[in-house]
Amino acid sequence: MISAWSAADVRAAEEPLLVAGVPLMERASFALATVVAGDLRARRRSVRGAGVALLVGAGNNGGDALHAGAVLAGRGAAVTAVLTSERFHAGGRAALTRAGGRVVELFVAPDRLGAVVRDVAASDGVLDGLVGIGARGPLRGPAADLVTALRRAAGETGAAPWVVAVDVPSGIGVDDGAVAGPVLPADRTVTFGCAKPGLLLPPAALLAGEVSAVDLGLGLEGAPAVRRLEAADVARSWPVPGPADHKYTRGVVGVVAGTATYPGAAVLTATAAVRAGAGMVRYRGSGDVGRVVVGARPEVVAAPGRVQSWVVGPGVPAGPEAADAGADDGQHERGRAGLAAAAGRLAGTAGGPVPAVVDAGGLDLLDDRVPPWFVLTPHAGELTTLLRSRGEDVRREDVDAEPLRWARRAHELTGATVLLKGGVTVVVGPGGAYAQADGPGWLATAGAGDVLAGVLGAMLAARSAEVVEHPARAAEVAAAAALVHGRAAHGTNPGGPVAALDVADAVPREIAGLLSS
Ligand SMILES: NC(=O)C1=CN([C@@H]2O[C@H](COP(=O)(O)OP(=O)(O)OC[C@H]3O[C@@H](n4cnc5c(N)ncnc54)[C@H](OP(=O)(O)O)[C@@H]3O)[C@@H](O)[C@H]2O)[C@@H](O)CC1
Ligand SMILES: Nc1ncnc2c1ncn2[C@@H]1O[C@H](COP(=O)(O)OP(=O)(O)O)[C@@H](O)[C@H]1O
Ligand SMILES: [K+]
Repeated sequence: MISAWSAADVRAAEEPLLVAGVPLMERASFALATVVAGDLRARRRSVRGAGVALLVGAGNNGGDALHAGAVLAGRGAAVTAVLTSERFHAGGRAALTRAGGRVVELFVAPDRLGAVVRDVAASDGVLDGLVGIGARGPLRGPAADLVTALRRAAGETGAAPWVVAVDVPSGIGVDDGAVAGPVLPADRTVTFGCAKPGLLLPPAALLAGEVSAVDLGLGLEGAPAVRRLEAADVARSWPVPGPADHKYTRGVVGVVAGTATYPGAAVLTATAAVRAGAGMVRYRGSGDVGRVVVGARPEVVAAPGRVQSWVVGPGVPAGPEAADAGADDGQHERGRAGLAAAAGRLAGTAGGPVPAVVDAGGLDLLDDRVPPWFVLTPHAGELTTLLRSRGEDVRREDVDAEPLRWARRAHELTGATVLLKGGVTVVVGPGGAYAQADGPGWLATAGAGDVLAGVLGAMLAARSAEVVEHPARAAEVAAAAALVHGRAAHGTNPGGPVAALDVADAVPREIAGLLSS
């Protein structure tokens, strides 16, 4: 698991170490230099003779860059520091000049910006130390001008140098992942002590490149702000069936999905639930669609009975489309019944409440407040509609700009666990926040969300009682489903296009791979 703590938590954890005289910056900058030296060797065989540019801001982040530059200069690199502020880390500057590095004071000669940009763009490696966890707002002043000019130059020439971000790409929202101003996209981020939320959260996460963390021995306490599950975490908690298990202990998934117009969604959802190891999949939607589903997946049972998780809504129309008489094939009524059962409110239902996945048209069927073992799975457009229906003045662009904030708002407003789909999938529930980036861009294809709903339905059914008793676990299960789904997409056709049904079909192999590694 990758755990990210807020800037304030990191500062609080650094404090006692600094008081005790632990040389944190020395450790951080030496580790940074080691990573950069490795990159330079991999890219041009040798550190000696490499041109390295340091972009240096006013604080300790610039200090890290200067000290790392001094180490690299000591190993024979030609290092130039570009100072963007009259304030800079004096010890770092002195170390760099002692080691033979050069310093350009851009802040006293802004007219040199063009020449500086040409030099930086031509270097073998750039260390972005303009600002780190001390950032307040988007980059401003000479730092902003420099990054804007570098981005423009890269756009014009198509050639961009190798960029290593120091702690974080300068100017990202460290705690919320926002990108409100110019940011130099990094090929790699070397982050100190622990990951920061903005390195996991979109849109900033997309500018961080590969993230390597340097352990500084920070005694971070309490819950991290954001987590990312890794394969080993999902494998560790997978409910592998044993000799005493039978189909009902493994979990029955009740599916209300698809319509005569969109029967494919029901097939995809049911197939994915079967493929993800459900003990049984019960199709509980309209009869016409049920026949299509059973035709495609003979394992599916289209009859009433016990259910340990519900999946309601894939391929069921929402909004104005659903208002057309009969357009929903009666699925809304069946979906409402499923959700009432999941909430434990359906008279005569044996077994009490169970988890539910609520997708697409199912999102229209929610009561004002729902239990936290309901996992809503909107994409950004659907989340916007949900929020607006509950009085929030929000646009799709706002959700794209701050997905964590708006997923959290939807959790607060509904009580549900919210999984916001996208290139990075963000999950928020009573158990905290997760950000998963497991799937290739090729996964953005029709029906992929239906597959995710089925996988998640099966995973919740297998842990039905546990999730209802400890709803904080719903977010972790949802994040695990996103991981399995994304990795299955990679496995389907590495490096090329994927089809939704193929992703579902790749799920069993993906799970076996997780469990055997
Ligand atoms: N604590 C430690 O020992 C360790 C810390 N470590 C390192 O220190 C970093 C944190 O250092 P930090 O606290 O000095 O803050 P930092 O991120 O350099 O920025 C603050 C400066 O930037 C400026 N500035 C602010 N916003 C700005 C903007 N939008 N645009 C432009 N400028 C802006 C602001 O200037 P001002 O607003 O005052 O003009 C202020 O002077 C951390 O990320 C890690 O790299 C590691 O070495 C491990 C040990
Ligand atoms: N750029 C991307 N990279 C990786 N995965 C993506 C990307 N865009 C979307 N996805 C994933 O693809 C799926 C799309 O789901 P959704 O939008 O509901 O499509 P549909 O309704 O057609 O099934 C989600 O799991 C989402 O996380
Ligand atoms: K930085």
